[in-house]
Amino acid sequence: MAEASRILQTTLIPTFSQNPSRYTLKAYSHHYNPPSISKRSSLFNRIRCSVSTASAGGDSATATTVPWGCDVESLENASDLQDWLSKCGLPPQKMGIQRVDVGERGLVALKNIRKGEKLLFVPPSLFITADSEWSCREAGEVLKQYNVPDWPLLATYLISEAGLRNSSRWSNYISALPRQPYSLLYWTRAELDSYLEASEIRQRAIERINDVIGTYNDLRDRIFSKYPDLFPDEVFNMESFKWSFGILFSRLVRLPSMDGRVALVPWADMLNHSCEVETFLDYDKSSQGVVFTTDRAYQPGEQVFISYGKKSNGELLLSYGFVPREGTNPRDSVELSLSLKKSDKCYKEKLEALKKHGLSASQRFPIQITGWPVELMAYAYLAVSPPSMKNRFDEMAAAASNKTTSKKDIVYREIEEEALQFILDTCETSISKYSKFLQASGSMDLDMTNPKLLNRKLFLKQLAVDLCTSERRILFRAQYILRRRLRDIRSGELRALRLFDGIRKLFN
Ligand SMILES: C[S@@+](CC[C@H](N)C(=O)[O-])C[C@H]1O[C@@H](n2cnc3c(N)ncnc32)[C@H](O)[C@@H]1O
Repeated sequence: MAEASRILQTTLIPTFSQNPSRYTLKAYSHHYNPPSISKRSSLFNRIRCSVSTASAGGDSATATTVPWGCDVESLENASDLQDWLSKCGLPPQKMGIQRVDVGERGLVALKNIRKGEKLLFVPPSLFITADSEWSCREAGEVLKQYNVPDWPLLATYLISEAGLRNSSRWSNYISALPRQPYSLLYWTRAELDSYLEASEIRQRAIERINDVIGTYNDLRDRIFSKYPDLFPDEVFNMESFKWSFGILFSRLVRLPSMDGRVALVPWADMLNHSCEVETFLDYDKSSQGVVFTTDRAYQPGEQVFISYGKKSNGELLLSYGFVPREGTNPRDSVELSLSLKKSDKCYKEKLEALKKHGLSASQRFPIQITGWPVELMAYAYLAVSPPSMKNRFDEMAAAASNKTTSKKDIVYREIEEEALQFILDTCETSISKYSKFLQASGSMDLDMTNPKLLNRKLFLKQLAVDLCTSERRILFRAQYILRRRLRDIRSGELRALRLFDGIRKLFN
């Protein structure tokens, strides 16, 4: 299982938790007020709902979906879920599952809810964790023998229980899960390439899809193939793993008060995300259940939200399959990829220094509307520094890494202008890619004749347009700041030059 554990511990990121950026932000503005949340257009919602009935897996309209779960907008199984949860110890709730404008199904206040109130109280007997009992006990024992890490273990557990249908104790929960979770895992390579070409999220999605495929292949080769009776191919296949990882990415909760344990928490996972809300799910030791504390009051009929963490629009699209409306996410960021120039005389030495600090010749940095990380500037210094600064390469590479504790806010006045120009050039190249996509998007896929496929394409394209618009907006802001800084440096230099010239003339 070495391969699966390496893959899954390094790449698959847990969801729902507060996830503060590991980068040190260099802020450049304090005047960003996100507008309030507003409803998506009804057309978009209609398209979105019908997408779950269309195909998703392959490039054609014939890809299969798993034979369990329900349509994402369906309330068909919601009341069975509620009844079953009550019987299993969920206390009476002030919220009920309903159709909603944001997120299709969600939890809606049935009574007045005060600000600062604790809600939910889902007991641990209703969590699915890596320690949950398997209905097929032998299958669970085999996975434990192989020390399968939490994520692939939970993914396999979910499939094992889903495959048992009504014989599983989780059948009511699984029947209410979406048959096709919204996630970039369900985008084909062609869709990622055409709609997300400008965004670095495309690469993140490809890496994630490859991780899931690699993990499934690894489990199949090492374990499933040796126990075909316990893990039949009809149930444990690529399609079911894509589904279970899609469910984990969009519903798994990290519980800080349980030492960061990850769990699927039925009922709590019916809550949708709002960028305006600060509150998140956690285990409450005093009431011994998963709760959240409201940070605002709700009236009957209002949808109740939590925060899935401080995530960018791209990260929300990657794991949850939605993009908040432009300008509503104060945590939004865009990744800018900086690269060493192959023609650099010191390419080898610079790469060595980067590798020493866990970085590579091409590195992605998050830029926010409020600033960029100091690590990005350090990387830019390294990229533009001349051979005469060889003895500083290590210091620059260390400062460019978010894994080291070395001094970050380094300044090399002699190459500051070049470094800023380098970032500006990269930023402008990126902006032009976004603009190209946004301009072309209007006329894309107009020749599509299959209505199901057309619906799907329209839906994905709209998500991509929303993402690209929000990412380009951040880049425009960075471009403005960079141009202004460069202008200041250049006019300062000009002034110093004139002064120097004047003094020289005086002496002459
Ligand atoms: C934890 S589940 C929440 C319950 C989900 N709505 C359901 O019906 O099963 C997360 C999923 O809800 C949807 N969702 C959550 N917050 C959303 C939002 N602000 N806008 C659009 N969809 C959202 C996305 O499809 C996401 O993958």
